[in-house]
Amino acid sequence: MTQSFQFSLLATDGAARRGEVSMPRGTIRTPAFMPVGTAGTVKAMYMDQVRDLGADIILGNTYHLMLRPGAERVARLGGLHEFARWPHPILTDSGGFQVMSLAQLRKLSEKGVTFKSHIDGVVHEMSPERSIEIQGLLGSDIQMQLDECVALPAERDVIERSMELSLRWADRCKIAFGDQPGRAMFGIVQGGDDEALRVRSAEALTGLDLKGYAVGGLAVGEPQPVMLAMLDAVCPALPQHKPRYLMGVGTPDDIVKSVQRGIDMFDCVMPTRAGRHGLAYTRHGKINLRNARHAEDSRPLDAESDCPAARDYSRAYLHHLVKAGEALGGMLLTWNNLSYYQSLMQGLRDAIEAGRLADHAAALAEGWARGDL
Ligand SMILES: O=c1[nH]cnc2cc3nc(NCCN4CCOCC4)[nH]c3cc12
Repeated sequence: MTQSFQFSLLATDGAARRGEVSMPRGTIRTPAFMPVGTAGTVKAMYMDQVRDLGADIILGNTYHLMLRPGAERVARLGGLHEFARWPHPILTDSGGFQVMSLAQLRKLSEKGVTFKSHIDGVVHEMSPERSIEIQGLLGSDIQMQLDECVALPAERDVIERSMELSLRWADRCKIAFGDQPGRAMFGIVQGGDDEALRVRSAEALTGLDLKGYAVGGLAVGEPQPVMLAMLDAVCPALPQHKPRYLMGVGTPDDIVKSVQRGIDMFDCVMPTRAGRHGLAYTRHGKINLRNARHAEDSRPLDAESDCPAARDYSRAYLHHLVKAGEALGGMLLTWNNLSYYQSLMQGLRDAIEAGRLADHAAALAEGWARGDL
């Protein structure tokens, strides 16, 4: 068990990387998908199930946890790992993105962000320093800098000023983070859809010599080719021997294409949120169990899956649960979806090790396109 934070590059296939992040609480096999555990729970799942599916790390949302139950309270109760009974690594985002997408009456300045809680209307001020303090109180293993995710489309000078603010905040977060052995603080590359600004952001953050680098400001509605073009610009500008984390991504297709461009870590609410809304991710593509065509289909989602939710329940039963609004519907589909996402990641890790990622990606896309026979 290591007391430090180490990223090892084990294999490459083109720009894709197979690696490992070793931390005191465990090792993260990359490429990795991080299930989103917003308020200290991966919705509709037991933590043991999340672990059994192969997740090495989960994500916690600073914004939600600081508002309820409160960072100091979580610290008094032993920290988020103890509180939520997840002893493995946890990455927390900084809260800035949720403030701008969830909070009421928010104001952003050089100092930080001020906002009213969407829960009880209480006004909160979050500076880069306070965000890092909160993430430390939660006991987070990988802490994210406070940043600004500029909404696209935007004028170049707006994107540039926003990117430069995030760089100044990265510096303040690095100072606030200090020296926390075994933990890491990641910077976040911004720059909107402008390749030159993206490269400037990546190079400036590299100069801070951080433990890892996230790519933010994407998966905010831009077309996939725009997102991929930004990765083509950013990844070569980031250090080879540090992990790269693409925030908020994505669909299975997004993940495969981003791994091929050099991304190591992902998080997305898609598999869990979609599961609660009746949508199943499978190797034959997406299946919407709300659709009446499943009402008498006795087949399981995937008879060859080793996940009971995919293998042991008929689509007719899942359709019934979803239509009836039964809790078990969301539970089974979330279980299926996270199982599919983790098996997708395992397949990518194996393919990179074997040097056959291009063929594996083509086979995956063919399965999704063939659809559900
Ligand atoms: O720049 C960012 N900084 C800090 N956190 C982020 C989180 C982010 N999450 C997304 N996209 C999430 C897209 N989801 C896809 C599924 O449906 C809900 C939205 N983009 C993101 C950008 C940032």
